[in-house]
Amino acid sequence: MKVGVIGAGAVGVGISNILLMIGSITELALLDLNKELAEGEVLDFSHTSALTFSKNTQMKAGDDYEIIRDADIVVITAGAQIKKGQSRLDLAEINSRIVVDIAKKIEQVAPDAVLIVVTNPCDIVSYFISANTGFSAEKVISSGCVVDTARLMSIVAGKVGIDPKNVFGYVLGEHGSHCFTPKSLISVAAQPIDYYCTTNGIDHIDADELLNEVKQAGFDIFSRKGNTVHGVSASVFRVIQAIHINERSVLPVGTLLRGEYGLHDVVLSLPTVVSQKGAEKILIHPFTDTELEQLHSIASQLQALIKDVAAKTGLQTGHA
Ligand SMILES: NC(=O)c1ccc[n+]([C@@H]2O[C@H](COP(=O)([O-])OP(=O)(O)OC[C@H]3O[C@@H](n4cnc5c(N)ncnc54)[C@H](O)[C@@H]3O)[C@@H](O)[C@H]2O)c1
Repeated sequence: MKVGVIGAGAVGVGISNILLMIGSITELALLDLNKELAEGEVLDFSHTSALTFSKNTQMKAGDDYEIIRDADIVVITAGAQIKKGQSRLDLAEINSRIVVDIAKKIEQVAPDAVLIVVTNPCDIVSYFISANTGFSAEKVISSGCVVDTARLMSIVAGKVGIDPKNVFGYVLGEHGSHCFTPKSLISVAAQPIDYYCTTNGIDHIDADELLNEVKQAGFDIFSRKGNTVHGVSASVFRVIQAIHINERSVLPVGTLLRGEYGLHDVVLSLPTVVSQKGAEKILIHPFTDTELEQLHSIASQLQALIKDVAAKTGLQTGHA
């Protein structure tokens, strides 16, 4: 398995680190506009190869797309971070242009790769990749709400005093602010959350407050250190493993909707089967009417943003 990582900044290096420390890939290629940065990171990583836990993954670095030739997976983390005074539309415009350009270059050397898009706003950027390149819908995966879901599981775990790995739930919709969490899906050790709280003498959890805490978690990290790295890196590693091992894991990644829940032409995170093929299938869940309304409202907001970005950038919209 060869993995390419585009962007040797904080997130690209965070993902590379996990891949090298606990992954089992054969080859890692780290590409950045700043060639020296990518080379320096790989040189630094190369000194882990003498240590017993290392798998001796072959490493390449540079600014030439040849290094990612025939990659099975390419993770895109390159692009700008949101700056003070910048609107969501500004960032969407800048990063959609950058990332579509990158995806076209990837297509030249690794047309069969599965792309995992981390650059924000990841769902909008993923949309423009699939509308402007030949990568099929299942091969363009936004890291979407995997990290938001991991935050939800840790927060609930903290409230009930149980291992986060025994907590289940989903954050769905768009990564960031336009998301929702169906309370009916939150459970602790397979027990519905309200039942668990009642039987264990714990106050019930309010789903709206919980979602606000999940959203706030990202801001709390960003306001202290100026970026978020570890949660998203672990989330992307989780998606890479699902593809690498052909796990058919159900993960809340973002993918292009093609009629699911009556929605088309928008990238949203929904429970999705992730396998060697990429985002193989979106599962259809019996959402309540209110949850379906939330999903449709989020889709409309994203479609409006897509229209604005397309008008400013000239990027194509629509899918065959
Ligand atoms: N989806 C998520 O959950 C999530 C979480 C954290 C960060 N992010 C996003 O990931 C992106 C990267 O974050 P970061 O903290 O690593 O930023 P960073 O500034 O540390 O790194 C970005 C890197 O991209 C490189 N780059 C820029 N344009 C490039 C291009 N055209 N080709 C190749 N390399 C290029 C830069 O040289 C830089 O090294 C941002 O858009 C950020 O918002 C997303």
